[in-house]
Amino acid sequence: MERLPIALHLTQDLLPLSGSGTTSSSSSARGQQPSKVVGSGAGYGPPLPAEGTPLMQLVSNMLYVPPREPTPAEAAQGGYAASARGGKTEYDLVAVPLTNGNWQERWERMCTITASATEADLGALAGTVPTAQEERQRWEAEFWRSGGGFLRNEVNITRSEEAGSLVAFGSDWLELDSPVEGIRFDAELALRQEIAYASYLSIATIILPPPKLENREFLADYARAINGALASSWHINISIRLPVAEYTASELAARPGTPAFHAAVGDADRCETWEMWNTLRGMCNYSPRLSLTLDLSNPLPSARSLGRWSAEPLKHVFLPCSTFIPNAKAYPVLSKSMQAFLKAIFKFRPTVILSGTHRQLHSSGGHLAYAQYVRFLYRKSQELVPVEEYAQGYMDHLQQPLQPLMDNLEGETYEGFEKDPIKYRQYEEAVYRALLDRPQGMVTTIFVVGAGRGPLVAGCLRAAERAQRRISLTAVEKNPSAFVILQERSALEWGSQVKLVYSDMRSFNPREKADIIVSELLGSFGDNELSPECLDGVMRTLKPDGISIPASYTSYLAPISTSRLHTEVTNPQVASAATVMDAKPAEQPYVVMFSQFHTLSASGGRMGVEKVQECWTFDHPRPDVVTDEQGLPFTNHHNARSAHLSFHIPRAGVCHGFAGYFEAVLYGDVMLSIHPERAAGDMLSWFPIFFPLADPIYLPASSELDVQIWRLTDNTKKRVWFEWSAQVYLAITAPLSGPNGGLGGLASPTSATFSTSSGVGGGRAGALSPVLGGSEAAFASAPSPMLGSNEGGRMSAILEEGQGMEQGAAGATVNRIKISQTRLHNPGGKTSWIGL
Ligand SMILES: C[S@@+](CC[C@H](N)C(=O)[O-])C[C@H]1O[C@@H](n2cnc3c(N)ncnc32)[C@H](O)[C@@H]1O
Repeated sequence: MERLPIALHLTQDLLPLSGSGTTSSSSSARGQQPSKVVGSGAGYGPPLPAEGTPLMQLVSNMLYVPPREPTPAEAAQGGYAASARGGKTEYDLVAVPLTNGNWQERWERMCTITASATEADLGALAGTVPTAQEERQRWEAEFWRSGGGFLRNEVNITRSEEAGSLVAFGSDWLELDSPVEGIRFDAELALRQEIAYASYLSIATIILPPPKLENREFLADYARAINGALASSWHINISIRLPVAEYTASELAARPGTPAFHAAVGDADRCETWEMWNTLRGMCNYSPRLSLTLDLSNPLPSARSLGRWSAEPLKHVFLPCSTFIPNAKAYPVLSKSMQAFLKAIFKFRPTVILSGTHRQLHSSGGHLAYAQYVRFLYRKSQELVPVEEYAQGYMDHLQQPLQPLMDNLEGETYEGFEKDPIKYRQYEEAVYRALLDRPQGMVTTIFVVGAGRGPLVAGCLRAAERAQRRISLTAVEKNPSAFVILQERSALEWGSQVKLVYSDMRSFNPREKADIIVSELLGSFGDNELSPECLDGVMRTLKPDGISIPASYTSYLAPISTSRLHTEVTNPQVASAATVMDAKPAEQPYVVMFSQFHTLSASGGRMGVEKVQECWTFDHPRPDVVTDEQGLPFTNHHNARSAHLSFHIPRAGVCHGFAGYFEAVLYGDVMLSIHPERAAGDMLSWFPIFFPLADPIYLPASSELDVQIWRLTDNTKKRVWFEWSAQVYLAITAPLSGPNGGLGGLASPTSATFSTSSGVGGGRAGALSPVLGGSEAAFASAPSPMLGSNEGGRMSAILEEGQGMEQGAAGATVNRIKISQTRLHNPGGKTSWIGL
């Protein structure tokens, strides 16, 4: 089990003053004496005190316990107790502010006066003569803006030797979203200075304060500054410290429009903090170097609302000791909901930053009790079921789907399949039940097609034994290497019980036809490894009343949020200042064990739809296929499919793509399933499939997401591929008759285009065209990136004619307003296809 990183937060009052303890300090903080310097002969860099700088000593004291002399009792036992040997404490890192009050004081002196002059102020200033002090301040500020840096006593860290075990907090007073333009620009300069200094010190991550709710109109300014800061360094990671708690009603009231949105769509789980984060990371183009520090200072919101954070790039958790409650013995523990939340996010191994441990808020356990308790929770969260253990190394790892028809699989891949505890048991059960349904005394001919290294062959032999039926068994395989293993098993285990045929099943020509054809050619989406095409080619070898195991398989889809995988498929990875690696293509499906993701759909909604929806089914055998004289299909058009799905989206989120699953009926009620709501959970052979969206799409609360997916085929190129697209709608229920003739006051019920001129997040009802009234106006107040934003210039929304317009229950009409759509992904199989 990997150790969970825990950092100890040290506030300014616990830190030595910077520069104290080095050679030139005449008097240093807390009365430390100037230190002895290791200078001569130790290189030409700045001299380092023999015992390290005061900050190094402090950090070392926090992270390591020095060895001590054994007590007489320990010595008598003839050795050191473990505790006497020293070693690591509960902490792995120390989190400190990068700058101190001296810098804040100087910046405020320079900038809050000189930067705050608005045009009106300037008018008022026009006639006044600045004092000498004001002149000095302006000059000082301008000098700083021209490229000035920190003074030595303004920073807490001065040497890269100190930075190794540190997480740095950027200045928490920087207002990148200040309503005052000059302050915003000067705060951005200060941020760049902090980033440059942290980069110079080789600090890996800097944690920055969040945007403010009351300054939400300037969120875009904040986001632009962060994007610029990311671009200014090629390696530093920026983490935004966001409160996970939701805002109170009075805090929300500071933002016009939000309560109306609540009323209109009943989004009780709306999360303003997440909305801000979503705008920010979108404007930073999903930079892989931008992450989240979740601040758990306040009470947690509902579990449903918290779910959305599990799809985000969570790097740190800020956990103050005030969040802990005392248990019966006065030891610090966490509430049940906090425990559940932490256990859920521990799988991402965030660094937990504990703050205030020295404040003695709890009377038992001492200052280490908090870290010990967090470690205890982490250990409990790591008790994994076998499938989780198996999947550990694959979490959120995008893999190309296998192409067992076009490529020959490797031994390791077969070994992976063969570890599955469920699949072979289910196949054996299906064959067993099918044999029981055969008349006793008759020999049943079974072909195992695509036999691999033979596990299904062995399963058929066991099933026949159990069912007390005689079988004639043939194994067909086209992979020459796997065929060697089949020969070996035949020689060592099966003898004459099994006939081996080295052939593509589509050209296999047995003398006798089969009663049962057994195959496992299934992909994560069911048909995506071309099971339908392969089985089409071998069904001519099945007797007219013969059966196929599997009998059918069905594909399923659900919209998901997964910023981590989106980042991976859209952002080139920067390996160094000079090396940029390509991003993975966004328009192809991947096989992936999802970890940091969130399913956006829910069952219910206006149409009572499913959370995970069915796309299509393939049945075998299929008597209606037109075949040539060899019994092979003329074309592959009967294997083309399309699905039009409509999902209910209860809470706002961003869709990054679709998770695909399958279910197969092997025989009767013997099934295989990776459907997230129905799977047994311990099948290892298939991870879900991911159909990414090249551009994420925002889904407001109570919206409807229509998804189209096609399985297409082209006879000349001998390929199969998938294409996919989606549209987002708001469904509005309007009374049939109203003050403006119904439909919420729309002049014409057929179509409406409305535009907005409000700023990002402005979201004010009044900013929309006056043709809207009633409930449409309520939507106009929705603070969504699509509504109430000028991010994309003019935003238009089309009220659909006819389609989607329905009679609601109480004589109301339901209209659907389309608010966005994706492009068509992978048209013509241009990025990805499967070879026949
Ligand atoms: C997913 S593996 C399953 C292997 C084995 N039956 C198992 O369950 O472990 C599919 C196997 O089918 C074989 N295969 C795929 N297409 C085939 C074809 N057209 N003819 C013969 N074998 C095929 C592959 O080489 C591979 O060994």
